[in-house]
Amino acid sequence: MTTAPPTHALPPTVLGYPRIGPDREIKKALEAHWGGGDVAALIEAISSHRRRTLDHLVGLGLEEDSAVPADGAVIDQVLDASVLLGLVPRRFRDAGFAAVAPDAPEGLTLISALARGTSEVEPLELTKWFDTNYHYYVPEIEADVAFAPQATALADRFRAFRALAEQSERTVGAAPLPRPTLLGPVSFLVLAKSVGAAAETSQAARFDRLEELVGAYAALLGALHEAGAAWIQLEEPVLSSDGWDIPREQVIAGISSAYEQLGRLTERPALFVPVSYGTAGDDALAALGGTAVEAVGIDLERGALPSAEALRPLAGTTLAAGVVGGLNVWRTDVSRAAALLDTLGERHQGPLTVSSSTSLQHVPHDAARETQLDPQVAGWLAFADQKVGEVLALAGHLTGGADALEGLRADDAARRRLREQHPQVHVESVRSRLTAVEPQDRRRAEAEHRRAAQETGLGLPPLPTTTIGSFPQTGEIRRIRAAHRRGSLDQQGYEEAIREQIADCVRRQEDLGLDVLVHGEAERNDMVQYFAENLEGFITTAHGWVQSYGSRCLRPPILFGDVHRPAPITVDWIRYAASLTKKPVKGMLTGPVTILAWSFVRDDQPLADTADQIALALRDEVQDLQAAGVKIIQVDEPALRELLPLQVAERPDYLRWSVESFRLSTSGANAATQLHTHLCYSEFETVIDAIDALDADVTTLEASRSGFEVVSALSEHGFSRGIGPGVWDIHSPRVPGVDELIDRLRLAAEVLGTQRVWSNPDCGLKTRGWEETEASLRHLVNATAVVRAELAAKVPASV
Ligand SMILES: Nc1nc2c(c(=O)[nH]1)N[C@@H](CNc1ccc(C(=O)N[C@@H](CCC(=O)N[C@@H](CCC(=O)N[C@@H](CCC(=O)O)C(=O)O)C(=O)O)C(=O)O)cc1)CN2
Ligand code: MET
Ligand SMILES: [Zn+2]
Repeated sequence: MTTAPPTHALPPTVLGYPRIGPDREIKKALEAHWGGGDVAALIEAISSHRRRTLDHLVGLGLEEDSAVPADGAVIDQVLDASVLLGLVPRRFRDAGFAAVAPDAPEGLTLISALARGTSEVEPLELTKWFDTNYHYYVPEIEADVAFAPQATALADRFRAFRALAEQSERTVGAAPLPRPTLLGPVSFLVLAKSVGAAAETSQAARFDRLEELVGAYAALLGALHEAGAAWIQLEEPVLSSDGWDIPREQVIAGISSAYEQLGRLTERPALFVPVSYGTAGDDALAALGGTAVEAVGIDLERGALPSAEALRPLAGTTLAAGVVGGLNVWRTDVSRAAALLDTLGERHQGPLTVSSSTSLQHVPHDAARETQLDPQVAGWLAFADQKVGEVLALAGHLTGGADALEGLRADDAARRRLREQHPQVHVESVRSRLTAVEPQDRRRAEAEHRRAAQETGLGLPPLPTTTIGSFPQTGEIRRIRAAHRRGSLDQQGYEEAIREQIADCVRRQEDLGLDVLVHGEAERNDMVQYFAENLEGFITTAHGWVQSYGSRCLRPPILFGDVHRPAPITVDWIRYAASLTKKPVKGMLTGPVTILAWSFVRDDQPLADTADQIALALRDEVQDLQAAGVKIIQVDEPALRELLPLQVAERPDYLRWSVESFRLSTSGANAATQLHTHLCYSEFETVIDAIDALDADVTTLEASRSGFEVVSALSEHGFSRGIGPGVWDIHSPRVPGVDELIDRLRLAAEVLGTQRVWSNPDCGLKTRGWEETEASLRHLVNATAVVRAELAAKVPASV
């Protein structure tokens, strides 16, 4: 086997760094550009963000050549790979777009169009990235669209990074070489989808394009070599899971052939292939070991430690041990990590280095900025910057022998003891309440009995119209919240201002003629952060922004202790909304699984127990709402599908505890209280049994983006509960026509039964403006009236 020998070893490193900027500079620059600002300002922001990142990471100690990852993606690493590979879908080509350099002005125009669509062209689909709250843009593989690798552009990008590194104040003498990062060819294809005629024959046929794609990667590697890159990181995260539509054996064979081909190139950088988001699998290690790949990375946060036998094929290859977790915000247990490194040192016959388990894009920048936190809890945290320090400290353990970590170990152990003893980490009343939970606490009355009780109590028309909860989060609402946060609006002034917003929202819904109203969620910055702020056991951050998709960011709460509810949270707002109308107003809560999924969660007890603690807090809220006279309560679980384990074998256990936890939160409701749930962002087909097992009276789901397929899937399943398949996609500003809504409602009523179907959009309206919201809802109400009249004409009135 001919190998291009690496010019130097792979130093300790992190796989990636947050790309949105410590003060969301890139988010703001993107939104300014999308709002009509000059592209030059965006290019300047990107460049200064890159300079700052290089400088900062070198300053944190990543001083060696190839230690700093150079992630060139402005919005998303998958979209970046698409553009570098010149993969521009047919519909964009027809609209005048062509393959261009991603970092040039035309490249940023192309990236924006692919991510956001244009007036003529629909954007790329957004999908969840593994089991995180990050979303990537799905590449589209079409039979008649070839790859057009932007090799010069990638080389230019590398040179630009290098030049920025050389300008750094931190570097004395030669600046360290950055290490370009790119999604690998096998993962690129697995995460992509076929569209057009090819998709109708077989989705899996896209994998036939691997050899051609590897040719495109070869061109990129050649150009990087010429530009002087010593290493390239080619990520293959799909190797950690088996739930893909491409069979595992085929994926593994693809790895062998792709990296054999790339390894054979003589003019190339050394290849570093990390496998994140779980165990790489012995088959994957063997396949990579059979090629000339110079370094392989394994995830020891989520993944298991490989055996000596599994490591044998990697003899001579550098192993990057991902002992510093990229998916959590806790300080690394250095004793445990050092022990893992020791074991690997015994088992692996080759160089060993240290890395993060994943890119650090999923955690905030810097825990030191959180100065408002309980100092003890703050001392348990490690965000991206702290994790870089941990990687370097653990690398010191490899080179410096047994005492290198001594001081750190003692400090770490002391913090861990304090954590175990912290009064909010173990709250006896929460624990004993959970121990006392009986199976019947997770059961409601028979569904048929409930249906009858609710019919009498609510008296709703067929195809009741409703919305999913949130209404437009206007600039005014955000200003009210910001003023309250800053203290320039006192509590009373704040409550009055939010009440006005609620009153306005209720009035508009009455004018539209909707049947079941909501309060509009004006008091919520986010459906998870809001509850975290009102429950014990969580902290929330001031600067802990993490990218969710595109320019959109979130500040995930940190669940560190036993969860309980010090006081009712939503009851006063809902009671106020209900006082303004004779129509029923839905209570609106976020479910336990979603609060868990969209927070950083403690790692010292099973997730199922943490979920149940949240469920008990929500159970109290459900019962308080009910006592306040609220007859319909919605408990959202949009993330139920997201936490579904990537390994098929682990799914049944997850589905059992997640469903049970939801039921613990809802089963305090009486038969006459109608319980709704809402799910979105999902392929539901794999979890229909679980949705049924939630035992909600009514389920609203996202259906319009998947072409309403879920409606037939539900019907085949024999789903017999209330169901609101969302009839329009709220993720786009487009106002749906009355006719298309009529078609969808007719179809739903026909396939699922008139008695069961609800009429609603497919998610909350918080990202929309009022104008399009009112126009769309007016169409919904009109379309519903038409279909109701048709149904009434068909069915003779019963006597
Ligand atoms: N937790 C969660 N996960 C989820 C979703 C979700 O809704 N919640 N939906 C999916 C993802 N979709 C998303 C949809 C929208 C946004 C979004 O709009 N995010 C906002 C921020 C939301 C927020 O927390 N807003 C706060 C803070 C706003 C802010 O930026 N404040 C300024 C200061 C403003 C001032 O003082 O004037 C600041 O902090 O710098 C508020 O409104 O109160 C954004 O990026 O712009 C994010 C994800 C899946 N995962
Ligand atoms: C991401 S699901 C959103 C549900 C929430 N009730 C809303 O309407 O915004
Ligand atoms: Zn939703």
